[in-house]
Amino acid sequence: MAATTSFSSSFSLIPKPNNPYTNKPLPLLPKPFLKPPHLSLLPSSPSLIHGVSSYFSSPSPTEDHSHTPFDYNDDDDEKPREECGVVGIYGDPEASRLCYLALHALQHRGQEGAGIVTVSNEKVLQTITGVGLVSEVFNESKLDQLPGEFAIGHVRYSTAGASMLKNVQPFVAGYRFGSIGVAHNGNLVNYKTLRAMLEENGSIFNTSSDTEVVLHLIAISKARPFFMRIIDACEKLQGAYSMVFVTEDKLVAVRDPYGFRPLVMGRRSNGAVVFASETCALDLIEATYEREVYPGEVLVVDKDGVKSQCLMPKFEPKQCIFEHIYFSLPNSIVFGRSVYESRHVFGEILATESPVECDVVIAVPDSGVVAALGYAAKSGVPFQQGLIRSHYVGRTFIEPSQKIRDFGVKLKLSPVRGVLEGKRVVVVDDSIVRGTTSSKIVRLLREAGAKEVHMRIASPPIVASCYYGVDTPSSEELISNRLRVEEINEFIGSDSLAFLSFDTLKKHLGKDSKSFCYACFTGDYPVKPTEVKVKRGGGDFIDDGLVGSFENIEAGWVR
Ligand SMILES: O=P(O)(O)OC[C@H]1O[C@H](OP(=O)(O)OP(=O)(O)O)[C@H](O)[C@@H]1O
Ligand SMILES: NC(=O)CC[C@H](N)C(=O)O
Ligand code: SF4
Ligand SMILES: [Mg+2]
Repeated sequence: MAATTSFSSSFSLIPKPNNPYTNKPLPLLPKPFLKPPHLSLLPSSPSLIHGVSSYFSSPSPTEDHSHTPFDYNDDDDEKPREECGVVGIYGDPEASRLCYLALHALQHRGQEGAGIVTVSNEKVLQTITGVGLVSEVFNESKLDQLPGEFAIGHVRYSTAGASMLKNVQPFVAGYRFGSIGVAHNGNLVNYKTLRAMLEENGSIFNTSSDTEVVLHLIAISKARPFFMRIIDACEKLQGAYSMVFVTEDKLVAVRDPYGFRPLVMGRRSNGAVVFASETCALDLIEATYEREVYPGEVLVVDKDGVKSQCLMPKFEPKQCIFEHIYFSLPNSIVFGRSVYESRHVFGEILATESPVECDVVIAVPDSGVVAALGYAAKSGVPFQQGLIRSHYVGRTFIEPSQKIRDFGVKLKLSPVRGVLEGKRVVVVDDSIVRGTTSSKIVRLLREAGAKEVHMRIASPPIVASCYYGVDTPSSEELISNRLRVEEINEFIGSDSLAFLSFDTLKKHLGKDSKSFCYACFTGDYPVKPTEVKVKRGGGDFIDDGLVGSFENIEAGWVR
């Protein structure tokens, strides 16, 4: 594979105002009043509520928790998963509806469950959560039950804790000074240790999600004022967290010091402040993108405006490169960069590094499309739609077993014979995980008459599992961890196969390359995962069995 010496750099950097790495530092908090936490001095556990509920600070949950004994279960369910999306809105009378729309824009980040928490004018936190898509969980009348000028929302793709209603976020809890709601994108690598410590001291958990430990840590913190409790809690967390919190009078956004997962801030023309995982959510609700929430930053929004604080004095950004390769939508600006432009350049690099004689360039839609356009533009070979995607079938990632995933590829992608017959085809996809999709696609393309099939993958080989909010399969299941490129080529049945080279990817990122995480390509983890990765966490006692319609949830969870 020839080293790339030239590829057009249409790539642009979006200016980052007040960049904390290069610009003036965010104010550091004085900490004289911050007492160390004493896990032994636990107040009663905060209590979580799901379904449709109003939350006042005093009551405890009434659900029947007669369940099998708590048990940590390290059993991998072999289901690779993705991400989550979060949104927070302050200062708009339509807060819940805007949240709902923003969650639609973020639906690609998680399809297992969705929820919104609003704060009513009477300072009551009200929440609706449900299993399924945003459109399945919410309707007009449900949104009517969520009045108020500030709100947070979440779409879930589980990384810790099973896919079930009790783990659907946002979580709402009461502690002795009030109520708090949280929505989290990321994964805490030390949550089992934290949970064990908290349980040792009497905490009772309502979910099996890693996110719940954050609420318990806030409840036991002795820090003042309130946002210092959040900082105090975050200092104990290891791993990835882009979170939004809501209290009776505040919206808070936090990003971990590595900034693994994205989080941006925008503003609507009426002054409402909006936080979201991706800018595509800002665009939909007509909020103007202002900047990222910086790695290690805490932003507190209340009637006095927006205050920025620093979680930790040292920033070591390690932002997920996979957001640019696959997860985020191409119309989003993520980590200050256009996702579309990243993918286009990755395709251009592939065409330069791994050219091949061909008649047509096609994409594996949707996530491979922009890289394929880049490949076609650079190689001068026409791009055509050789595979048509059905938009009525979910992502292959969310299907429950290898057998169904295989079938899903056929359900989702149909070849266009007229484009492929007798042609030498380059097919561009964003990544190979297990190799299931690629082998099916090669077969489909040959069956549709393609003379040659050359796979080009717009990312380096994935050799290690992610611990920071993307539930990729275990390393043993990753085909690039087991086979060399030539062997994978043979396995998937293509005429040639090439991946984006890791060195060129880094070279392309230039001076920013240090601030990205590449652990799934290198196994070099910025935060060492010390705990065994669990897909079913402690406390997965009873599956509530509620899937799909909101009506089910209402029946089961209205209080
Ligand atoms: O090697 P595999 O284990 O088959 O996984 C790799 C595939 O998974 C992703 O697509 P997916 O079909 O999940 O979703 P998408 O339609 O959003 O691209 C990715 O874009 C690859 O196409
Ligand atoms: N993908 C995510 O960001 C998941 C958030 C959280 N760890 C959960 O499992 O609910
Ligand atoms: S390990 Fe990979 S997917 Fe996970 S945060 Fe790092 S780059 Fe992203
Ligand atoms: Mg795909």
